[in-house]
Amino acid sequence: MAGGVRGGLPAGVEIRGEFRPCYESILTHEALAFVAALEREFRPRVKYVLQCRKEQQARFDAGELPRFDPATAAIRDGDWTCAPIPDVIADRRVEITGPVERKMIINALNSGAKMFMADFEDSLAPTWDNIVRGQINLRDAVNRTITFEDTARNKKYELKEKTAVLLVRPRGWHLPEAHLEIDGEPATGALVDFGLYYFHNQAAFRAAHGQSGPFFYLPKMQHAREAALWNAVFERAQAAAGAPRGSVRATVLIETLPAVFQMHEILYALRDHSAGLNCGRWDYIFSFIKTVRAHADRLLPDRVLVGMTQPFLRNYTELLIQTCHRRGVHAMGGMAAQIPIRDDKAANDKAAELVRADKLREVRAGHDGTWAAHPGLVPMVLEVFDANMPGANQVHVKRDDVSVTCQDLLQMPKGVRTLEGLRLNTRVGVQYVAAWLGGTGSVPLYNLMEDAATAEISRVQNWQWIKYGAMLDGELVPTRVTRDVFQRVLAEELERIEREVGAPRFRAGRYQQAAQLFARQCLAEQLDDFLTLDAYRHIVRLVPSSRI
Ligand SMILES: CC(=O)SCCNC(=O)CCNC(=O)[C@H](O)C(C)(C)COP(=O)(O)OP(=O)(O)OC[C@H]1O[C@@H](n2cnc3c(N)ncnc32)[C@H](O)[C@@H]1OP(=O)(O)O
Ligand SMILES: O=CC(=O)O
Ligand SMILES: [Mg+2]
Repeated sequence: MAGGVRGGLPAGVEIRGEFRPCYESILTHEALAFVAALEREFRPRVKYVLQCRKEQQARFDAGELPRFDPATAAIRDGDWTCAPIPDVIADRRVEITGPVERKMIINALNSGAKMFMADFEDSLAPTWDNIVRGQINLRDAVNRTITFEDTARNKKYELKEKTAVLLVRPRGWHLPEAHLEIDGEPATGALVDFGLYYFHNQAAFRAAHGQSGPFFYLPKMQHAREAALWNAVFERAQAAAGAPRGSVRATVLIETLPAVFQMHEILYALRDHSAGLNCGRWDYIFSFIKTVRAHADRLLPDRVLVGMTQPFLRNYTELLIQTCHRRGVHAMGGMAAQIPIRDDKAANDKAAELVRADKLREVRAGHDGTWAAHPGLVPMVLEVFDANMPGANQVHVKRDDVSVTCQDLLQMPKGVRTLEGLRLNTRVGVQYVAAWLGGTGSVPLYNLMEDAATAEISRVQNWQWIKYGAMLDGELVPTRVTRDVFQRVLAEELERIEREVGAPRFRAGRYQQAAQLFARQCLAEQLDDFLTLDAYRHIVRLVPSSRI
């Protein structure tokens, strides 16, 4: 029902999701008109970049491997830099991340981290309610009026005086927003997230941050043409809002294999709006498998063995640092998956040590900052960066020693493939999808943070092993991963999940549905591009539309 849109719906706009009274201040006539204008102008380009992805993948499937594009050598070799970094984000040594959930936003802003990346992406299940409430929460955060009351625990939340600076990550180009139609077609999720946030907050944000911002993180891009599209969106939004050109700044996640060959080009496309690049390691591993899916000789080892010291990942991070520093912008590190473990000091110390080692590696390599998954980790990560990065950043560390070739980026990680790896992928994948279908996009599982990117690794790795009949190491009799082996593992792991979570929670949860969805994806003849695209159909809730 759209009965609550103040000023009525703009022509051609339909709200197909439920309209709750609290949505009124976000889904206004003017805000929807702003989003519709972006959608009308950029929808053809969004479709074009997605079509280009398909064509590029078809070439990889035909045997090509990703490489640096000879046509853009002049950009890679040229002597140019991005626009100077605004003071307010010069020092971003620790960035906490989390979904746009009200209590978590307050906790993250209060965490002591320099920045907070509020996420509509990997860590959010994009139900209509999560999306619109996320916008309400961010608006209240920008205006510093956000509060939360946990009545069950009699606990009140409000902002401290000094808080982290907000960065917002909209959805990737591939995800539609089915609950909002523009001219009869679902809107582009990325433009809805960006458009609503920018419309409601740009002025207040800039007023509070020396006329800089708002700041964004841009996910899952594969090519500089996608960055050029974002750049055009920024130009258009700034002009429409009367905001200074270049006030918006965005950090691009280099989290697909094709994108690592396009880093200079991506920065060049966004050079007036860039705040650097980030090593999105989890999606990068997922994308590595996805990109080489037709190459039977490129099977990855167990997911737990694909760590940041594997040469292909080390090479990617070092090349990213060199690229960013050459162009005068930040090279941000990524997310260690370990989170604090309550009630087990030894395990907690071990997890903290793994995070510390990861952050130490990052700061010593030249990263200007990094991500933390949990407020409990922020002090330790700060300490590591404080001890090793005396200035606000280390953009001056040029890393001219780094020399990385195509082959270095495509080097296969080493390690075993085990039945336990298949089991863990399955157990984690099913539980994650069950949570996602229930509206939660990041969860603690077996003491690790799991989100859409980590779950994707589990899915595509299972698919790859089944598709090519991977031989498992360490079995008494030679064991190949077949469809039957996977089905047996799935049944056993579902039983184990039921034992672990208990029968009542298992029955009330969406585990069976998740298992079906996950299995369909692992067993598909052709690999699906995204787990969440398939799963999205199960969280869409359309209501009869009524135009005002
Ligand atoms: C691949 C990528 O894209 S990585 C980036 C995307 N992923 C993320 O951002 C994940 C962020 N982290 C999280 O979502 C959470 O830490 C989880 C789900 C992994 C674990 O959360 P929980 O089980 O709630 O952890 P836990 O019970 O220890 O939380 C303790 C407190 O810290 C808060 N908290 C935990 N993580 C965060 C966070 N990232 N931001 C803000 N607050 C947080 C909890 O809300 C809770 O608050 P309370 O004590 O006031 O109730
Ligand atoms: O978004 C981050 C990632 O690692 O994926
Ligand atoms: Mg990601």
